[in-house]
Amino acid sequence: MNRVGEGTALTAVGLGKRYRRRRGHVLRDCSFRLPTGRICALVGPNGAGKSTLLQLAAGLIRPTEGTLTVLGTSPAAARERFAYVGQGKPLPPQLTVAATLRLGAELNRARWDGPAAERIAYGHPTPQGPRDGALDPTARIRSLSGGQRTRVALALAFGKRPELMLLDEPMADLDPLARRELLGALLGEAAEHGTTIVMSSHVVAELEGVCDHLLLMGGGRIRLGGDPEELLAAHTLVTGPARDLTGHTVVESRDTGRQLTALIRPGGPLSDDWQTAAPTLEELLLAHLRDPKAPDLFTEDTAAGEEKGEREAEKTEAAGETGEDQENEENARA
Ligand SMILES: Nc1ncnc2c1ncn2[C@@H]1O[C@H](COP(=O)(O)OP(=O)(O)OP(=O)(O)O)[C@@H](O)[C@H]1O
Repeated sequence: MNRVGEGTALTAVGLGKRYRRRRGHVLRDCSFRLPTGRICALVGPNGAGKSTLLQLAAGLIRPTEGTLTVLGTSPAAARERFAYVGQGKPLPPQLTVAATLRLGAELNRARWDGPAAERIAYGHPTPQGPRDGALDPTARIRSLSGGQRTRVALALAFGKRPELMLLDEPMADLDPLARRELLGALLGEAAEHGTTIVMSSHVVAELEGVCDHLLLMGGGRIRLGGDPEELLAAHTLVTGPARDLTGHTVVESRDTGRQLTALIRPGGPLSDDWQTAAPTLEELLLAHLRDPKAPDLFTEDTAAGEEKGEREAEKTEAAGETGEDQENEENARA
C-alpha cells in the first residue's frame, strides 16, 4: 500500500545485465519499484545477481537492456544523493581512520554529517572508556581487520547523509554486537531522516523485524517484491490428505503418499480437510528458492507497471546511460 508522501527510490523497467565474459544473462527483464523510506532486504542465493543489481544502482556498471532509475533520475545524476558500500570496500590504505573521515568530509562538503560518521566509527564511549569494537582514530586503514574496515566504510556512508544507502552484505564480517549496533543505526537513520536502505544479506533471520521491504532474487529476476508482512499474508502452509489444490497457486508441495504439505497462495476458501499455518519469512523464502518455477509475486505498490507516466520519462532520461561502452567502463573500474 502506498504511504503518504512516498516517492520512488529505485525503479527497474525491463532491466537486463549480461557480462561479456560470461554466458547468458545475470539479470533478465527485471521490473520492480522500491518506494522511498523503506529498509529493503535484498536476498537470494549465491550468484543470484544481488551485487550486480547494487552496482547497477550505484552506476558502477551499466544495464545491457532496460533502465534502472535511482531517486527519479539516472545513477550518475543521483551520485551525490546515495552512498554505496560494496563488498570490496576500497579505502586509502596509508590514511588513518580520522584522516579517512576528514577526506569523506572534504568530498561531501555540502552534506557531510561528522557526528553521524563518528558515531559509527567510534561509537558512544561507555563510562569505562571506549566501547569494544570502537576504532582508534590514529590507526591506519591497512592495519585494520576486515570488520573494522567495514565500520570505516559504513561511517563514510552515514556521514554522507544520503537519501539512499546501497549496502552489499554490510554485516558479513561484523561480529554479533557490531551487527546489532549497525542494524540499530540503520533503523534510526531510516526513522529520523527517511533514508531508504537497500542491503543484501544471506542471514534471513537477522532481517526479520528490521526490514519493511523485501526483494528476493533468483533465476535472473526478482521473484518476490514488497512488504514482508503483505507477502507472508498472501501465503498459507497447508497439510492434509487432500490432493487437489485446484484454484490455489502452489509455490511448493511435498507428497509423502499419505499426506500433502504445501505452501500455497490461496485463491479462495480452503476445505476443512486442510490444516493451515502461517509461514515464517524463512519458510517463505526457502520455498521460493527451492522451486525456481514458483510464480513471482509483487505487492501492489512495488510492481513497476504502476507508474506508466514516470516510466516513460525515466526511459527517455536513462536512455543515454545504456551505452555500448559498458564493458570499457567495467574494465576501467576493474
Ligand atoms: N565482472 C563480472 N564478469 C563476469 N561475470 C560476473 C562479473 N560479476 C559477476 N559476475 C557473475 O554474475 C553472477 C551474479 O554475480 P553477483 O556477484 O551479482 O551475485 P550475488 O547474488 O551478489 O552473489 P553472492 O551472494 O555470492 O555475493 C555470478 O554468476 C557471477 O559469476
